Amino acid sequence: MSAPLTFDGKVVLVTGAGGVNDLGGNTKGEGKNSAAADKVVEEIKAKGGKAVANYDSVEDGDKLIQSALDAYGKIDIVINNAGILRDRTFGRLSDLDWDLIHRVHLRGSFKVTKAAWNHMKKQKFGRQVVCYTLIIMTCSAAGIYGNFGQSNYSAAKLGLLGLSNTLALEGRALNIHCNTIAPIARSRLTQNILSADMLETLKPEYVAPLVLWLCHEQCEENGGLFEVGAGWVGKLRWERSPGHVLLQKNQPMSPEAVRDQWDSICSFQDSTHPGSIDQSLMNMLEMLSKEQADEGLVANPTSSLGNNPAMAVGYLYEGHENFACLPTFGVIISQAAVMDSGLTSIPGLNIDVTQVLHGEHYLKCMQPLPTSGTLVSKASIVDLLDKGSGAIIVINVKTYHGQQLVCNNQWSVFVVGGGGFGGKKSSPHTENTVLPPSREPDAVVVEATTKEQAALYRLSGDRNPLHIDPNFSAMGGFKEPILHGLCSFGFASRHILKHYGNNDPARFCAIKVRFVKPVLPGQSLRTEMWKEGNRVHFQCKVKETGNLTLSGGYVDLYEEANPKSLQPAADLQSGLVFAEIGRRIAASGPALVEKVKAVISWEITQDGQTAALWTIDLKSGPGALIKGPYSGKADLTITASDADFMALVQGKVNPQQAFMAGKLKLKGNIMLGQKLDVILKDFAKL
Ligand SMILES: CCCCCCC[C@@H](O)CC(=O)SCCNC(=O)CCNC(=O)[C@H](O)C(C)(C)COP(=O)(O)OP(=O)(O)OC[C@H]1O[C@@H](n2cnc3c(N)ncnc32)[C@H](O)[C@@H]1OP(=O)(O)O
Repeated sequence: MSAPLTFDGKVVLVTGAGGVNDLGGNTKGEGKNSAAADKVVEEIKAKGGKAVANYDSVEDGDKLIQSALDAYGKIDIVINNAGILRDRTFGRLSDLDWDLIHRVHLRGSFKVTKAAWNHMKKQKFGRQVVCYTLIIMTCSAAGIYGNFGQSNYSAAKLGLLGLSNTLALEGRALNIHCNTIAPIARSRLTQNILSADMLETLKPEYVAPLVLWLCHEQCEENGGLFEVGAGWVGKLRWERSPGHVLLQKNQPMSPEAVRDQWDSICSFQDSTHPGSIDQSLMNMLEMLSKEQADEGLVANPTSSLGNNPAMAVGYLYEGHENFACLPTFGVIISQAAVMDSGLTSIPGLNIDVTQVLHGEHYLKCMQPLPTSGTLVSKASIVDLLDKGSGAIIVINVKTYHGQQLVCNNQWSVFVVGGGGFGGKKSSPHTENTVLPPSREPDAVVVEATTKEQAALYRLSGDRNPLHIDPNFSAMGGFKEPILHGLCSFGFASRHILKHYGNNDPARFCAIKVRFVKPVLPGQSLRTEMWKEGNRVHFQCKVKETGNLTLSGGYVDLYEEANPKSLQPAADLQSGLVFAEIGRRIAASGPALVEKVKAVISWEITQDGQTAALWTIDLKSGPGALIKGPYSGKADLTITASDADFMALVQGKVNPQQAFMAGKLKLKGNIMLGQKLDVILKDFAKL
């Protein structure tokens, strides 16, 4: 049998239920009697434990906690259990019935927990010994499912679950866990309600073991909800149907649409179990983006790269013909996968997210990052290193655009204080930093960051609170929020690309860097560069302090622009081809123009595969806005205003000039293939 769980030295406050804190009133909260609490204290002492009774109301939470502090100097565990009943059907429920229940259950738990919270926080900061501090909320099946005659009680109990869920999130980084149980147990509350037979099986002794486990320092559970009683324990979670996207293009959402899709909305086939607001939102966005992709709009809000001004190389305007992504944005694309990789649940490694820093990064781009589209990233944890002062988790992420591998990332996540577990110090799987040549740098660029820089990078998708929230960064030991690693790293790459790569993202092959010291918003970065063949070694210093902030860095450049890159010539060519289609349609006379008021598909092939599949939607009238691309395999965009498109179709505008003037935009990887002719012939037959 495994070792018994012990709670040596732990100070626990149990409210209510004839526990160590109990007013001793009746089930309606009337009267006051010290006997209930005293009896439990005697029982504990008789078994060799230590306990003191407290008779204050839970609404005086600070007094309760103070008595624990006076007696034992600390508080480790709070079990919010106090409760009363004032059952009435809703029509007969008085304000007093409502208020009393809420005051004892919800406000009481709030007051007690609030009084304990800062002590628990301090304990975490004050000691290096990991001391689990836990709060247990006692909810009720009535709160979860509702119960006849208990509207006041159900509302308060479910309120406790909401309180507990949020405390679980806020407490996670502080090592404060918060779980909720919905027990069915024999107690002073239930003895008048349940039959004698039922009561026989519902002993508090069958609930307490779950509470003990949830309170134990080995238990990692946080934010859980459990039903327990009669020797049975089960966990509850939310289940959500995939739902139905009702909003259709150009149509208002209507109640009739809700009625018509009711079965689909309520069907739990392929349901999900969102465990957090983020997951809930992600599932919903996934549904929406699937729907949009079906409609021909390629978008995925999580990896939509459209308007990220901070990422543009030299051009901040997404309408510019050379608008492109800074290659280092590839880091952000992979970040969500890193968060999902399970790194916070590596067995034996207790990760405090306030102590997580970007240690090193390697990024290789196989092709320039698309400026819009849906990208899929897959992460795997490849190694765990013990660096003494910290642990390093090495995570590889591959990012795909359709079938094509767009970039590889290797994250070295440095967990401050996570080392010393006797692990290995280095890994054969990591890309290593390289020291620069020992001569003076060949080139130096200095550029100031702004005070708002972190907010700007946050808008670019890196949403770590460490960079924006003073409370969070204080927990990490920083006087103020520090800049994203992506920021210093992004500045340096921009300097290198500008100086040695003609500002062309297609020249960017790979980058490796170590983050050695944080940078603060407003500080200036000095990038020192050494060119050796196609490799540019670099390091970065903070100008104001002279501190090295990025070390051992290098950027590898492609000799020529990456052959798979976007070529302005190809864009132009595709513009001409596109206009040619329009010209031929127009030349064929009004009958054809009329007929193609449906949807025209235009496919471009490359290496025998579909490189692009455009949809020109003329359904809503001549010259309707063209949407594109519609293909999982290529990222191509065509846009033109109604007027510009019609002008092109009618041959009134020189397509080359329209293209150069930005009135017609096409981007993509184009090689003209057989398919084009075939489709044009098909048109001719119409
Ligand atoms: C869950 C979420 C996942 C998401 C992750 C990231 C999300 C991002 O938003 C986070 C960020 O952007 S954070 C901002 C950028 N990063 C930084 O500012 C970190 C700066 N670096 C430091 O402070 C220290 O190097 C520090 C503190 C990292 C190390 O300093 P020390 O503890 O003093 O270490 P030191 O004594 O110098 O060396 C000990 C061993 O560790 C190796 N090492 C040091 N710095 C390293 C680093 N940055 N990366 C990798 N290894 C590093 C040393 O080489 C030494 O190992 P060895 O003995 O084997 O040589």
